[in-house]
Amino acid sequence: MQAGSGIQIQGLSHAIGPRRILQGITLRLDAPRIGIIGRNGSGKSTLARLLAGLVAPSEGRVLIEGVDVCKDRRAAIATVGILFQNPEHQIIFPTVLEEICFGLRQMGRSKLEARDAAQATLARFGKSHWIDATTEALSQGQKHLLCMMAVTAMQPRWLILDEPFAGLDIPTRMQLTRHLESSGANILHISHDPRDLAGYGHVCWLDQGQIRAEDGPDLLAEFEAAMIREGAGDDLADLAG
Ligand SMILES: Nc1ncnc2c1ncn2[C@@H]1O[C@H](COP(=O)(O)OP(=O)(O)OP(=O)(O)O)[C@@H](O)[C@H]1O
Repeated sequence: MQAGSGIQIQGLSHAIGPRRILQGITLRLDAPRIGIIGRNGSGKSTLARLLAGLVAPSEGRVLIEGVDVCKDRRAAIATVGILFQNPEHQIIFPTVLEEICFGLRQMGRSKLEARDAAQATLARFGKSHWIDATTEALSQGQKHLLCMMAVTAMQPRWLILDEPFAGLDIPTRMQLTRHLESSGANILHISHDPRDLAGYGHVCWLDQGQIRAEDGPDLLAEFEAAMIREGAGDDLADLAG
């Protein structure tokens, strides 16, 4: 891996108040498909937000393609995009066009350039007729697609997926996955479900805010077996200490 390429996570720790959520994570990741697997409450969403630079870490830093995603926001939004589990957390504008234009404007594009890029994106997804649709009227699957269009319009090198397909039906998942595959971005996919990460080139296991294992060939099977063992007991995942 070349210096400055891929994702470098250096001594990353994060606390919210007295609560330690992530601790001492150091990883160098540079594969087109990277999976982070972990059970509920292990810190996955917190890690996703730190990787996208949306939250400043308590300690350490994240460099993506050499960009410190927390410190250099203008470069970060052109380098990394994020898709959340719940599209309602992402969509802020009343119309599809405004929603897609927002990130492009943040990148410094003029109004006209942003509109052209939004139209091109809608056309690429076969959704030109959505341009003036109100976001409120979209179904859950359609809202996910809008988020994907808004993020891919910015052509980021990396996409962080925080379980964006949870709760979607099989055809919608398949269609959205195909769109992602053809976006040209490298993907870092965070999930509790090993099936989401089947075939991924590099997998890390996040456990109670720390990396428990990385990249073993049978890591997903190992994780699943451990989850079945834990599920046989009565302890639910508890709040972080
Ligand atoms: N704002 C917050 N204040 C206090 N604790 C928080 C906050 N956000 C997250 N936590 C705690 O941090 C831990 C990790 O949360 P996080 O949402 O990152 O986990 P997760 O792996 O994404 O969980 P899930 O799979 O259930 O969505 C949990 O114990 C949670 O209670």
